[in-house]
Amino acid sequence: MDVLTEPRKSWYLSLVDRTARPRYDVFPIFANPSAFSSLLANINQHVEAHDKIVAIDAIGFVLGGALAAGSGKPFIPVRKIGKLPHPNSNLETRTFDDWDEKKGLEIKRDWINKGDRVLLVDEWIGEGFQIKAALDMIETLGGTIVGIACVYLHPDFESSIELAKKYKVFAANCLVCKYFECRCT
Ligand SMILES: O=P(O)(O)OC[C@H]1O[C@H](OP(=O)(O)OP(=O)(O)O)[C@H](O)[C@@H]1O
Ligand SMILES: Nc1ncnc2[nH]cnc12
Repeated sequence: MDVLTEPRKSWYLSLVDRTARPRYDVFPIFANPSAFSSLLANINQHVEAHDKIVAIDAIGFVLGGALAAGSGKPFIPVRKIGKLPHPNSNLETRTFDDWDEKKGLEIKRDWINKGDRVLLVDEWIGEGFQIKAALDMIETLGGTIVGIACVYLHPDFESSIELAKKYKVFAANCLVCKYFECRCT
């Protein structure tokens, strides 16, 4: 099954440019107002009540920013390491190996309060390195993840199944319906 073109999946996935290298290009969805608004509507239809939207640098900001502006919820960034203009003592940081590359993400500690209900957003979840780093930081700071929203959750990785078992995941490619009750349209 090709999750990007299979007809019962969200129609706008067919706009993803799969000829792009080294990564597929999801920007055609954002460039098409009808596609982008359908994606946002699908996410809003499926997520539980939340207090904050946390999104991952960089393309996750496009999706998370639009969701936050539409819902009136605070937008909180998880930035690539070294980019937040605050002293290290105010930052929660996670580093990880993304294949042969060392990477890191950071969030400002006082942006998450104990008990905050958080919707975590990124545009793409592959091996899950970045989303797991963000989840760990948010939960360490006392936030509760009420949902994860993305355009694409890789269907073949064990980490995707683990995520979908533990959290309510909205993925436009509807991976979860292969294993669980479908939460997508
Ligand atoms: O699940 P993973 O294997 O961790 O990969 C997914 C991540 O990779 C990309 O981020 P990246 O920082 O590479 O690119 P960007 O700056 O273009 O968003 C993408 O935006 C996800 O955040
Ligand atoms: N846009 C993308 N296409 C393919 N693999 C990816 N991994 C992270 N982002 C990706």
